[in-house]
Amino acid sequence: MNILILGYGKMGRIISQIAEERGHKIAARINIENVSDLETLDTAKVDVAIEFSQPEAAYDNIRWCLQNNIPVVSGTTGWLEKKPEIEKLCEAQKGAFFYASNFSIGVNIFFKVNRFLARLMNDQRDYQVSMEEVHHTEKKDAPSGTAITLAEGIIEEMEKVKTWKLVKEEKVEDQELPVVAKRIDPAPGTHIVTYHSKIDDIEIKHTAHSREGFALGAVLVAEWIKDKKGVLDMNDFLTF
Ligand SMILES: NC(=O)C1=CN([C@@H]2O[C@H](COP(=O)(O)OP(=O)(O)OC[C@H]3O[C@@H](n4cnc5c(N)ncnc54)[C@H](OP(=O)(O)O)[C@@H]3O)[C@@H](O)[C@H]2O)C=CC1
Ligand SMILES: O=C(O)C1=N[C@H](C(=O)O)C[C@H](O)C1
Repeated sequence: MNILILGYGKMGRIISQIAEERGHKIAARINIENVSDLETLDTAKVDVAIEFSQPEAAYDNIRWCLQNNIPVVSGTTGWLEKKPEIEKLCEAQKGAFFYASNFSIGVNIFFKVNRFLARLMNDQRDYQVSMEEVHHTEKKDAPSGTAITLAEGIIEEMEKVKTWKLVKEEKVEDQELPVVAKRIDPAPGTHIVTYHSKIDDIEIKHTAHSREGFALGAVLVAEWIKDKKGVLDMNDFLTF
């Protein structure tokens, strides 16, 4: 496949490397300084784009792909208020758009464990739920997209939790799920969900040891999406 890399930073570099190891060609590697290269790119020769840029750039990058009939896989976080617009455009263009806040298989298993635990805890009124995420200091958004997905899972499963809130310390109103975001190098991504009571704590934790799992997941999805249409996510890709 010919893969267009939109955002050639920490993730873009590992994605390119893994894609080439798997026999793919990189059509172009686009960063802020060479974004004008897109104007002369032969879009007919691009099979799929993988977009890991930054919150302010994701919407325009994805829109450009859809307008040029290129299936696009995006993992950029911190721009999701505009996602409904992209979904509309994808349907109108009869294109393909895949989004995941986290492409690692381990985190997607963790998402399911998180929902299961939240369902069990729904009747346990003595426990307070809270979350902590830890990432490297270059991360631009907080809380992480993964933390937001985890929080949304908890909110859907627990009647008493109505919303999440980014906080410095884990003390908020009863109906709010407090999320603490720590920035410590070189953490690639750690997420901890805790249920605390006077008697005990229950904790689930996912720790990424590197960015490899995120990058490999994105390349596997790009291989899978090539001939697909519509708005897709990890629930379409994973069969567990
Ligand atoms: N879903 C997932 O599984 C994962 C998601 N992420 C997310 O992916 C995103 C990228 O992460 P990461 O690689 O660590 O970040 P980096 O900052 O290392 O890389 C982002 C790159 O995007 C480039 N960029 C900026 N503007 C544009 C533009 N208009 N078009 C194309 N590229 C542009 C930046 O260029 P320059 O430096 O010149 O500004 C930079 O090289 C983040 O939102 C992060 O949260 C990260 C890991 C996993
Ligand atoms: O910026 C990162 O590094 C990461 N971002 C994603 C997120 O915001 O959830 C995924 C992963 O945690 C790494």
